[in-house]
Amino acid sequence: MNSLFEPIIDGILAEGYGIVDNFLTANEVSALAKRLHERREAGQFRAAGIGNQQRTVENTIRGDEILWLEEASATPEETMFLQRIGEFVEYVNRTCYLGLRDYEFHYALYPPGTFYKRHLDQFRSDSRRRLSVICYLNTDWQETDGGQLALFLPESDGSTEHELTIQPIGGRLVCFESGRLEHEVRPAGRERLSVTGWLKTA
Ligand SMILES: O=C(O)CCC(=O)C(=O)O
Ligand SMILES: [Fe+2]
Repeated sequence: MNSLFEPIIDGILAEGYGIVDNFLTANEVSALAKRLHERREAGQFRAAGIGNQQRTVENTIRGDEILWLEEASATPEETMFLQRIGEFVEYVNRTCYLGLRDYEFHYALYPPGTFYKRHLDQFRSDSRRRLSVICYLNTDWQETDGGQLALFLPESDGSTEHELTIQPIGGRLVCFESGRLEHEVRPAGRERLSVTGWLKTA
């Protein structure tokens, strides 16, 4: 596992973000995607809100539907995912002393045409979110499907920024500092699936 975790951390330390492919195998991706669809068909998903106090649904800002993962009701593939994240958290704490204590993850489904406008993941009133983690569950994603994640990376002198666009390829994991990197999800032409979460301090 360290061979997966190390490049993520190296990337975060050097540039504020890390990307690794095959964090999940193709089989794990399809098992989680299948479970996501079953849970959505069972009516467990909700339109995502914005803000953490008065949560409001605002589909001009974000159009995804989400379901939080709960350890107690997790299926085997969900438990496997959360365990792998737990190992990653241990690795981060050993190598970077971020003092991570907790994590929270939700499934996200973006119906065709939906997006998430440019934002920062840290709530003003909750700075415990240190690292944002997104793991994609899309099979055969093509560039023409859209749905890229754009990261807005400041130049080191702070004068300008450049954009990095990332394809939401199944099994790929993206991790970045929640309080620092603004980002957005571009509209996708087909359903776009992921598990998204935050590694938090106490
Ligand atoms: O799905 C993605 O690529 C990013 C999602 C995101 O920014 C969020 O849920 O806060
Ligand atoms: Fe975000």
